[in-house]
Amino acid sequence: MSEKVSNETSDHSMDFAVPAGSGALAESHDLRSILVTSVLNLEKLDIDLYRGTHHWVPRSRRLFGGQIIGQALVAAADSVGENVFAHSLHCYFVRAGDPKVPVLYQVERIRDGRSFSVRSVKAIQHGQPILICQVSFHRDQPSPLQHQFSMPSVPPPEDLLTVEELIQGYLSKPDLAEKAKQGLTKLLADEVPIEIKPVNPPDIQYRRVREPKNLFWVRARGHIGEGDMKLHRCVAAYVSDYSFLGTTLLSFPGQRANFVASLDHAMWFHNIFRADQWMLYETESSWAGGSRGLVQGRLWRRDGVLAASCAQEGVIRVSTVKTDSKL
Ligand SMILES: CC(C)(COP(=O)(O)OP(=O)(O)OC[C@H]1O[C@@H](n2cnc3c(N)ncnc32)[C@H](O)[C@@H]1OP(=O)(O)O)[C@@H](O)C(=O)NCCC(=O)NCCSC(=O)CC(=O)O
Repeated sequence: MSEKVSNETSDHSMDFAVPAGSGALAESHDLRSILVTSVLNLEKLDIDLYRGTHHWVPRSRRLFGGQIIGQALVAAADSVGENVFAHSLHCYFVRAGDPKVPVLYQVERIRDGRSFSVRSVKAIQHGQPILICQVSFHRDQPSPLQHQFSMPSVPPPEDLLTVEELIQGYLSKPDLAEKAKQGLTKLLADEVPIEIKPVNPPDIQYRRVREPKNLFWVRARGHIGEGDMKLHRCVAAYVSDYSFLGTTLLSFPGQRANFVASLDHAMWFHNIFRADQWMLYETESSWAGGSRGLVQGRLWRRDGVLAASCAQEGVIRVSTVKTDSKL
């Protein structure tokens, strides 16, 4: 998601992005996920040509990067066989997406090999590319050669509060500044189709310097089911861009991000998973400098299986904020 915030508090500056949706979305958990009924449900216009529309648009008024990647993956996946799954994708966001018009997705079939198939997808608005994305698909080939890191040990999602519950708690504090209250109220009204439970909720009042690492449970809002396991990768592509680049800012609580936008995004899918079930998203920023930041992420199934890995570089333009804190 991109943020261009001047006078209002950005979700990046809050140390965590907020998938609130206090209204209809929050109450519709047992309904089909809007991610599959709407966001990732592309209209097929012709062979290898699709049209996607928007659901939630960030306050930056640029299209959410995760939505564009998820839709591009849906378009690419439609051109390969049933038992062929995306194992990696590499994208560049080359222009801001315009929320006023739909996005066209043009798929180019680069190669179909015996084991691997490669597709190139161009997302187009106003006749120009906004995203270029390469996706590689692999036919399942079992192998005894296997290893993975271990999932970090964290409390289960049932023991943690949702972002909405955390915000309600912050809003009930009598000493909360009016500006912060307004910012949080706006965040609560957002209709992001993702649920999040932070493992270490930020202390929005004291804004302590933290390591640029984050852990949160995440899942699509609503039901997706096991009918189409490929769709879960598209949903994960959407989810993986949310609250990802913000990891870079955790070490700089005194900085207000004026302009944050992802430049690229890469994903590697390792194992089958359901994106409508809780997954642990472990994110860390290994480097920031020169108005850019680099983040890496791992999406874990709750049984400890590594589902996917991600990486992203983004542009981050900041101005220093004066705080009242003497800490
Ligand atoms: C990264 C780019 C802006 C680079 O393009 P250019 O090289 O032409 O741009 P540029 O360096 O001149 O910067 C132009 C934009 O930066 C703003 N800008 C320039 N200097 C600034 C400053 N000091 N402080 C704040 N903003 C500044 C301008 O207003 C303008 O915004 P403006 O362009 O608004 O007028 C572009 O390629 C692009 O927009 N790519 C798409 C990025 C994107 O939408 N990613 C997906 C969403 S992000 C996401 O989903 C993840 C997330 O946010 O976590």
